[in-house]
Amino acid sequence: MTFASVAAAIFTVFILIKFLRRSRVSNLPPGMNLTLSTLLPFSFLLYLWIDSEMCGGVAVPGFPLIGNLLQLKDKKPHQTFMKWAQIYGPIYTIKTGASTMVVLNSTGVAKEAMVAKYSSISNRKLSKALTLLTSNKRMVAMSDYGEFHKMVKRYIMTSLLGANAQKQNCGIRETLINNVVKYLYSDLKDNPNDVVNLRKPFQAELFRLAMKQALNLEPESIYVEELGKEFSKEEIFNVLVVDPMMGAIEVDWRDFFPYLRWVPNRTFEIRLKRMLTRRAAVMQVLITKRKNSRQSEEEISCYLDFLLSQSTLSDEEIMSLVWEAVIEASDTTLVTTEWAMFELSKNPNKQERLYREIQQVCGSEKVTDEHLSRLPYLTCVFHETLRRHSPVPIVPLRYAHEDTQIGGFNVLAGSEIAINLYGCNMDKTQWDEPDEWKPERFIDSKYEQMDMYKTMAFGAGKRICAGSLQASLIACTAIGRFVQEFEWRLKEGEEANVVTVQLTNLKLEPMLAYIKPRSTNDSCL
Ligand code: HEM
Repeated sequence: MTFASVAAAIFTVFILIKFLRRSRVSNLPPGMNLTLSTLLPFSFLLYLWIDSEMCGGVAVPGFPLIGNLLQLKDKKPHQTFMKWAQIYGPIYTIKTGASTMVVLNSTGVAKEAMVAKYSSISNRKLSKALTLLTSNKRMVAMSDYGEFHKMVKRYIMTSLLGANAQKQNCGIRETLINNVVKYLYSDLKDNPNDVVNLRKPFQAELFRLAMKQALNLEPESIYVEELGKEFSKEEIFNVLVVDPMMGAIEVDWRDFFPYLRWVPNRTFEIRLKRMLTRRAAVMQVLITKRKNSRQSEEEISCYLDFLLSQSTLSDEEIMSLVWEAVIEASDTTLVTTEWAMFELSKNPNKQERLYREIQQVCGSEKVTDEHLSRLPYLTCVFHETLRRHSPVPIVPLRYAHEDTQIGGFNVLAGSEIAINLYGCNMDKTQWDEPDEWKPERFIDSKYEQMDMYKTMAFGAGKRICAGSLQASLIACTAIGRFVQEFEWRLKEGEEANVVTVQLTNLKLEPMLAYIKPRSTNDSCL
C-alpha cells in the first residue's frame, strides 16, 4: 500500500510536469521555477493525501521515505503520540519508513480495537530484536492469537497466574514484603539520617519471587561453563532482565526498510547476539539445576515443572516461556510500586489518608491480601498510579491481517496498530486534570471498588494482561505495608526527578526518600 501510494504520487507529479511543460506554464514568476524543489513539497502533500485516503485517519506530516521516524527518535513515542493526538485527534496514521502505523489514543478507539475488532488485529508485529528475543513469538505475550497462544495462556494461568495458583503463592509474596520491610529497618538503623532507596531491596525480592515461582530456585550464584564464568545473583538479574529490557528497544533501522534487509548492520547484530547467547547459557544452567533437584518427574512445584509435565513443548519453547515468567514478574510491579511510593512521599495528606484507612481496618495486624477488599483508598492509589504512570505505555504492536474499520476509519490489512495506553490514560476529554495524581478520582459510584480494569493499563479483551492479579496483590500489599510501617518524605529536589527509561516507564533514577518508623515496635516482622 505504501509503495502504491508513493508510486501514485510520483506518477501524478510526472503527469503534472508534462502538463505544465505542454501548457508552457514553466514561465512562472521569479522564484517559482518548475524545479524539483518546487515539486517536492507538492508531491509530498499529494502522497500524504493519497495515503490517508487509502488507510483512514489523518496522516501526520512527515518526510518522504522516512515518514515520521525523525520525529520519534527520542525513544518516548507514547508522549509524541499523545501530542499528535491533541492536533490530529484520537486516531491517525504515521509512517515509520516503509510501514503505515495506525495510532490509537483514546479509551473509545482502543477498546474498540482490542475487544470488538480483535479478530482482525490479533497478530503481533515484532521488530527484529523482539523476534530474536522471543524465539520468534514463542511466548504468551508476544505470540499471534491461535492454538499456540491459547495453549500457553492456559498453562500460565493454571500453574502460575490464575486465582488458585496465586492463593498457593501467598507465602512467597508475604516473605517478599517482610524482607523489604526488614531491609528498610536495618538500613535506617545503619544510616539514620540518610535517604532510602526502595528499589534496591524491592527489585531483588521481586526477582527472588520470580525465580522461585518459575524455577523453584533461589541461587546466590551459578557457574556457566559455556561462558567460563561464575554469575552472582545480581549478574543473573542483569542477564535475564536488565539486558533484554534494553535489547527490546534496540532499533535496527532495517526494521523500517525491509527492502534494505540485505545491508549489514554489524553493531546491532553483534550486541544482540551477545545478549541472546548469555541469556540462553544462563537459562540452560538454571533449567538443568531445577531438573536435577526434582525428586521425581511427578513433582510439580514451579512453572518449569508444570511445562515439562505437559510434554507438548520443545526445549526452546520451554526456555522462552520460563524466561517470560521471570522477566514479567520482575519489572512492571516494581515500576508501579515505586511510582506509587514516589507520589505518596510527595503528597503527605494523601499518605496520611491512606495511613488512617489502614489503621482503621487493620489495627495492629499487618496488611495482607486478606485486607485489600476493605481498603478502598489503597485500591484508588494503585489504580491512579497505573493511570498516571502507565507501566506499559504502548501495547506491544499488532497488525491488521485483514481490512477492518476502527473509529469509523478504514484500516487496511498490513497496517501496524499502536495502542497508546498512556494516551488513553492521559486523555483530557476523559480525565479531569490528567497530569495530576489524584487517587480520589476513583471514589465514585461509577467505579466498582474491586474492578481491576478501571484504566486501560492492563490492556483489554482477549489479550488482557495475564499477570494483573499477581501485580495488584503484590503492589497493593507492599504499598499498604510500607505506609503502615513508615512515614515517607521525598528527598529535597526529587519531585522533579520524573524521567523514565525502558519500554515500561521505569523511573530513570531510583526514588529516594526519608522514612520514619510509625512506631518503635518492629517486632512483628
Ligand atoms: C502493573 C503491572 C502490569 C501491567 C501494567 C501489565 C500490562 C500488560 C499489558 C498492557 C499487556 C498487553 C495486553 C495486550 O496485548 O492487549 C500485558 C500482557 C501480559 N502480561 Fe502484563 N502487566 C503487568 C504485570 C504482569 C505480571 C506481573 C505478569 C506475569 C508475571 C504479566 C504477564 C503478562 C502476560 C503473560 C501477558 C500476555 C497476555 C496475552 O497475550 O494473552 N503481566 N500486560
